[in-house]
Amino acid sequence: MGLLVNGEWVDQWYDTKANQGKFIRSDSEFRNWIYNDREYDTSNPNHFPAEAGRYHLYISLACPWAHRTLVFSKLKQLEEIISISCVHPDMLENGWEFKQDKHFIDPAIAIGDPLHHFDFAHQLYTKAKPDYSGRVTVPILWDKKRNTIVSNESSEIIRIFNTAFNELTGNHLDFYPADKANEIDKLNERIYNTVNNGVYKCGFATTQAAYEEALTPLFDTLMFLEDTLSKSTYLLGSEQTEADWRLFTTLIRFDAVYFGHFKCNINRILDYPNLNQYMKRLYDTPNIAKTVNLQHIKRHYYFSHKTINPTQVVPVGPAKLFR
Ligand SMILES: N[C@@H](CCC(=O)N[C@@H](CS)C(=O)NCC(=O)O)C(=O)O
Repeated sequence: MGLLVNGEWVDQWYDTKANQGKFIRSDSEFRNWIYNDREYDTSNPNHFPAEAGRYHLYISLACPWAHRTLVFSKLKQLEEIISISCVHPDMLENGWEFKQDKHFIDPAIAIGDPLHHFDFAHQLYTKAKPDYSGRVTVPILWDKKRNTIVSNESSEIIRIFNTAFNELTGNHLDFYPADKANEIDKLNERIYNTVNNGVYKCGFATTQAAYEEALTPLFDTLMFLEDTLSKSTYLLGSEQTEADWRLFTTLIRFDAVYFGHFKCNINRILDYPNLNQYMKRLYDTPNIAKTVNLQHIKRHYYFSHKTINPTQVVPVGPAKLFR
C-alpha cells in the first residue's frame, strides 16, 4: 500500500500517529461531472458529456466504494454504455495492480486495463495528472476522449449514473428522488460516518481508545437500522433508494470480513433478523448477486492488510451469510 507524491509512487501504510491512532480518510481529488445534452456546458472544463462508449469504469470487486458504482451500472442498465474492468484483489507495495491471475477470474468482469494495458492503477492517476499527490483509490471513472479521470468519488459517480445517461438507456429509475433527497442525505451521513467508514475506523485504529470510539456508534447505528427495518421494506419506505445501496455494500462484507478482520465483533449481520432479510432482499434484486464476489473480498482484506493480519491467512468461513 502506498501513495503518489508529485507523481512518484511511495510505498507507505496509513499514518495514524498524528491523530491519536485514528484512521482519517482523505477526500477524493477528481470531482468532475457528466451531464446530459441539456445540461452540458462545453465551456466548463469540469463538465463531461453523456455519450455511449466514451467512459470506462475501473473497480475493485473487493472494495465497498467501488461496489456501489458497479451496482448502479446494473440498476441503471449502463453495461452497454460504460465498459468496466477490475483490479487484482491484492493491494500490496504497488497499490492496486492489473495482474492476471487464473485463481481470481470473475465470470462477469475481467481483471486488467483494456485501454492502456498499464500494470498499476497509479499509472492512471499520473496519466491524468503527471504531478498527482495523494492516494490511489478505486473506483476510477475514466474518459477515453479527454484521456483523464472524470471522478474517483463513488458517492458522486452513483449520482451521475442515476440520471446522466437516462436518455441513452431509457432507464428513468430514480434512486435519489427530489422529494426524498433530504432524508436520504441525512441517513447517508449517519451511515457513512458510523457504518461504511465506521468499520474502517475500527479496523485501522491503532489504539484501544480509537477502536472503541468507532465501535460503539457502529453498533448503535446497526440497532437503529434493525429497528427501522422492522417497520419498513427499505430504509425510506417501500422503494429502494441510494441510501439502501450505499449500506448494502458494507453489510454484505460484514460477517465475512469486518466482524473478524476489522474487530467489529459485537454482533454479526446474521444476528439481526430484519437487517439480514433486508440484505437478502437487496441481494436478490435482479443482476445484483453477480456483483458480489466474496473470493475477491476476503482475499483483498486478509491478504493486503499485513499490519492487521501478518500471516495473510484467509479464513474459510462464514458458512452462511443469510438466515
Ligand atoms: N471516497 C472514496 C474512497 C475510495 C477508497 O478508499 N477505496 C479504497 C478501496 S476499498 C482504496 O482504493 N484504497 C487505496 C488507498 O487508500 O490507498 C470513494 O468513495 O470513492
